[in-house]
Amino acid sequence: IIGITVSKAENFSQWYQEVVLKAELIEYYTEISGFFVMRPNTMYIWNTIKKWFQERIEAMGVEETSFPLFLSEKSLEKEKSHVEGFAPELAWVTMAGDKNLDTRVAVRPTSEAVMYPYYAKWIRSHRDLPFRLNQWNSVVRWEAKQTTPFLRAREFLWQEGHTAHLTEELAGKEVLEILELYAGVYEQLLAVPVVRGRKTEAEKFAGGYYTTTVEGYIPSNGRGIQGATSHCLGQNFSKMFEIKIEDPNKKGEHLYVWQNSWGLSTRVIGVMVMIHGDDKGLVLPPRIAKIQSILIPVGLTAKMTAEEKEAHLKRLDEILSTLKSAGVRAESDLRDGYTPAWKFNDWELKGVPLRIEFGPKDAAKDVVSYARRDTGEKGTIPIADLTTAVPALLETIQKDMYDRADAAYRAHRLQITKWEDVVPALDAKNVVLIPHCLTEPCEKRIKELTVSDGDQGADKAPDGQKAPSMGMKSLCIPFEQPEGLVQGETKCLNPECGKLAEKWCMFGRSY
Ligand SMILES: O=C1CCCN[C@@H]1CCCn1cnc2cc(F)c(Cl)cc2c1=O
Ligand SMILES: [Mg+2]
Repeated sequence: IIGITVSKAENFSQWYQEVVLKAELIEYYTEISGFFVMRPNTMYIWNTIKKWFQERIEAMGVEETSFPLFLSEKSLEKEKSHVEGFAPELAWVTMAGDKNLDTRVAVRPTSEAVMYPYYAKWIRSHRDLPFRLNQWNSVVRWEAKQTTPFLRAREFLWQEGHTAHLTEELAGKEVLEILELYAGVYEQLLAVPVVRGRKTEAEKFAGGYYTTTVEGYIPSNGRGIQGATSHCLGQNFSKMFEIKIEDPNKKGEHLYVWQNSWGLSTRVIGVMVMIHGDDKGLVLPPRIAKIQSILIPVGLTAKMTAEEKEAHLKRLDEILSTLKSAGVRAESDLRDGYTPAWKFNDWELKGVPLRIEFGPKDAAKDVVSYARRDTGEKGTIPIADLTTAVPALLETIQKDMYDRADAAYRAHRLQITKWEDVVPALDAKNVVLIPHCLTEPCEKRIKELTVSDGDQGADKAPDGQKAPSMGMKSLCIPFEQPEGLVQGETKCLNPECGKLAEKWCMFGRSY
């Protein structure tokens, strides 16, 4: 096994490709570009996220469903208004065997058009509300841009929730409940901090009413990244698909239902890799690590007799059982023919949060030696304390990983009140908070005004795009608004705009 051959700071995109490959998360599907194989190490993380999220939406009353993979041109017609922008991404099936289909069918890129004709059929009375279904599946979007594992693929796993409510308020309440669960996936499982906010009109889902989002930050290139979205669709789709009920308060009148849709995908794994990984490879937050602690025998030299070696390995096995019975996902690496050093590198590459070494010297003192993957810190733990000390140490690692990422995000989220400070801030790998008018034309202009030849060196982002000399986009209007913006007085920061600022808006170069 050779480790990572480039440094994260020098060549972020190649570093990322090597990590996802050599940590055995991904395999490139070389038959067709833009597709990737997700291996057991990935599926463990995804299934941990799925269990966590599924348990919580079930508690909210969301039920599971599974709709067909294909959608018809006819049902797509119904949402034509916003679909045209997406049309180039649609994958079509036109033949079965050597026969043409009468009408071509599209592989779902998302399932509104598949599901909502049946919502219209099933939802007739206010007693049917709230109506809440979620499906775990994969969708296909034939991306034109350069693809990259987890972050931009032509097929990805996600969940898509689709709900219907009696009022805007009830829909709005759920939008935020789900957004908070998305933040929980990031902050509690992946140790990744996110900013919660609303998308601007320019960046929201065009078919919806408003979009709320959790926005991540990638220190290596200073770019923002959309982590997951929870949309209120308003009555836009219920009017397109005739999803209506008898108005409980006005006899004979009809009421279009208020809908939400919300999605989180395997992109979350790519965000975790980019934020926590280092030059030795993957660094896994313990809560989502398939192996939380790897036990490696050391010091088994030829000097030891066979009996001594056997007795030593027996003790090691007892330590393993002790850890497992304490709920730690522990394994031992007893592979012959590999040195301890080789094994250390291998498990560091795979991101195992805690290494435990056990040699004759440790045995003599009834301790084990440990090494943390995130900080490299080493120490010893009395064998008698393992059942409390190791779980506690894993929780400390989880918290420290989050705190370090949170400090980095806070330090690079700059509040800016002078326009000339914006581009230098972006070139110094920051995202910015600026007073903004929230209008679309202004945003478009800001993107043009903030293109720079930023001296980011030759670095390329993981999606292989040019070094971040792109202009900045709005990332979200943070729910948490800083002080200092006086309604009716503070101006939009874009010098060419002249309008009044409505809110502090977070902008940045982004994925
Ligand atoms: O983001 C979510 C959460 C989960 C359910 N869906 C919404 C909106 C999805 C937007 N979107 C995103 N991508 C799309 C690509 C397409 F080819 C077509 Cl035809 C439509 C869309 C499209 O509507
Ligand atoms: Mg897209």
